[in-house]
Order: sequence, then C-alpha cells, then structure tokens
Amino acid sequence: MRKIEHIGIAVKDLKTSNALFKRLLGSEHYKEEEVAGEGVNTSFFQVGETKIELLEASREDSPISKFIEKKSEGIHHIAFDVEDIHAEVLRLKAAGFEILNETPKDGADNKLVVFLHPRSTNGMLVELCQNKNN
Ligand SMILES: C[C@@H](C(=O)O)C(=O)SCCNC(=O)CCNC(=O)[C@H](O)C(C)(C)COP(=O)(O)OP(=O)(O)OC[C@H]1O[C@@H](n2cnc3c(N)ncnc32)[C@H](O)[C@@H]1OP(=O)(O)O
Ligand SMILES: [Co+2]
Repeated sequence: MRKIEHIGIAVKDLKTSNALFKRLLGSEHYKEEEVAGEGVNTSFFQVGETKIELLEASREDSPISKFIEKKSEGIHHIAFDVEDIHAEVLRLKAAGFEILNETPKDGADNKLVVFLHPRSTNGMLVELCQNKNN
C-alpha cells in the first residue's frame, strides 16, 4: 500500500458540506462525480498528497443512507492507493481479511476499487484503489 489515497466522509447534503469543507480546508473542491454503481454523489478536496471524498447518497438503498441512518454523518472509509489491486486482494485474502468484492469495480476518479468488510478490520471500512492507467 503506497499511501492513503482518500478519506471518505458520509454527508447528508453535498452542497452544504462542500461549503463547510471549503471553510475548513481553505480551498474549493476540485470536482464532483456521480458513481451510479455505488449509489453515491461525490466531491473531492485535495489535501497535500491525499484527498477528502465527500459522499452523499444518490438513492434510497445507498450504503451512505444506511450508514447515516444507523450511525451519523462522519468518517465512512479509508482508501489506500495500491499498485496492483489483484495482487493486494490475494495477499489480504490469504491474510484472513474479508473481501467484499473480489472483482474490482469502478470507483470515482478513474479508479478500480475493492472493499474489505469492517468486521474483519477492527470496525473500519477499507477501500483499495488502483488508478486505471497504472
Ligand atoms: C465512489 C467510491 C470511491 O471512492 O471511488 C466509494 O468510496 S463508494 C463508497 C460507498 N460504497 C461502499 O461503502 C461499498 C462497500 N460497503 C458495503 O458493501 C456495505 O456498506 C457494508 C460495509 C458491507 C455494510 O453493509 P450492510 O448491509 O451489512 O450494512 P449494515 O448497516 O447492516 O452493517 C453491518 C455492520 O457493519 C457496520 N458498518 C456498516 N458500514 C460501515 C462503515 N462504513 N464503517 C464501519 N462499520 C460499518 C454496521 O455498523 C454493522 O455493524 P454491527 O453488525 O456491529 O451493527
Ligand atoms: Co472512496
């Protein structure tokens, strides 16, 4: 794992939280993107070498609406940048982690993504992501 690619924050309303994070970070988000497969609208802020990803539910059965209903707005996942996502899936599976999708799926920002179940990672939802141009 090369670095923390982004930290995902579940929010109720992207517009409101874009304004809040602009006040917090002192810079504008640099893009918004819908990821239909995940049921999310995202926005991204660059923070040095890493990013903050704000996530708003784009449909009722989105993982984000469930998360906010059960817990609250807040940190939803940590995403690690990996060079070879297939190799990392094999390594983590052999190490006993529960992989939610062994076949990488499309994420935001031109990435392939895989999630690990929080019950196998001390309650923290982990995302692996590999740039598609790698
Ligand atoms: C766009 C992309 C990108 O960056 O490119 C993204 O990030 S997309 C980001 C959105 N996509 C995803 O999150 C996809 C991966 N997530 C999932 O498959 C799901 O949300 C699961 C993590 C498997 C949870 O789904 P499930 O239906 O089981 O929900 P549930 O509410 O019954 O939760 C089962 C248990 O997991 C816990 N749980 C649920 N979500 C959690 C989270 N984000 N962090 C920590 N724990 C979490 C619940 O509290 C519960 O614990 P207890 O059992 O103790 O009560
Ligand atoms: Co993410």
